[in-house]
Amino acid sequence: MSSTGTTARILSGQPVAEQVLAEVAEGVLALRAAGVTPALATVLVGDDDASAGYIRIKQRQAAELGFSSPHVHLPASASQADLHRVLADFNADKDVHGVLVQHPIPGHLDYDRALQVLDPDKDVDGMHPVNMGRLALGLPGPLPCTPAGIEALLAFHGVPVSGREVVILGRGATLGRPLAMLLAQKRPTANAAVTVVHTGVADWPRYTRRAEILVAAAGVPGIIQPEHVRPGAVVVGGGVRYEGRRLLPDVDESCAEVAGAITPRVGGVGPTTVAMLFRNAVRAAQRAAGMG
Ligand SMILES: Nc1nc2c(c(=O)[nH]1)N[C@@H](CN(C=O)c1ccc(C(=O)N[C@@H](CCC(=O)O)C(=O)O)cc1)CN2
Repeated sequence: MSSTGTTARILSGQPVAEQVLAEVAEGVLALRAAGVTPALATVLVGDDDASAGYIRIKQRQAAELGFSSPHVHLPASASQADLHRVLADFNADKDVHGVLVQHPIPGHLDYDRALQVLDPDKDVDGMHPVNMGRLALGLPGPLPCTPAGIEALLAFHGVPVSGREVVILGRGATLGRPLAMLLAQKRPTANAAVTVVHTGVADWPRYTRRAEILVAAAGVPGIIQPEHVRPGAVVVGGGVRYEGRRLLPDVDESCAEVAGAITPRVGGVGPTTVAMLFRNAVRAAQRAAGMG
């Protein structure tokens, strides 16, 4: 039960993703009418089953939306130079508009260095340093997918963000840090008072307990328990760890007894992340075609 005596409202990501993908599909139609087939290239390194599965999901979605999706699968023994060569080839290919490297990649490879080889305008994950810089400065560019998905999810469900206290537990480059920049921007769906705290702060619950909107972004399974949540707060589970394809969320399901609204373990932030990937991809194709 929540503080109001009712079960927390469930903030599903599914309808958000459907809405975003419907807009993407319209964009694809317009591009195709202009003779452009948007292309989202994928790169997989190694034989991780879960990663191969996510690539298949993205390729299936790409086909449904009308994208082409060239794919390169490098062996686990590939060198950093091999990976850079693949990315340089995609950079040079004017028919490829977006590129993603599925992570994790094998431990001997450096994901961040590879990302720097990628043309920032083809970076559909929105993780290139140039795109992080654009985000920091409030300039247009591809946004990191999970943060963009969370902003869209809150807006879709009518959760007011402007002027409210958002606390993000976790400061990682894929979620905590970019989300803080995004939600602090001056826009009606953002404009929040944002605090980033991390698990290295001994009394981090002091921060999370005062959040009107709490975003778990720590990647520590079950770290958020009911006693860390302000009664009636909105709780967003963004941080996850994977065991194979099994998703281990940061937020314990019992938090629904305290929260006013909460994202579900399955069908919450995850589907919005994939939708935002395609939004970035269609926008990259539109920009390249002079239709952006
Ligand atoms: N280059 C990238 N690599 C990875 C990303 C990414 O965004 N870009 N994210 C994850 C994997 N991933 C997409 O690639 C991804 C994983 C899971 C989901 C999802 O929607 N999960 C379901 C839960 C499924 C379950 O537990 O039953 C959900 O949240 O509802 C979407 C995308 C790592 N690599």
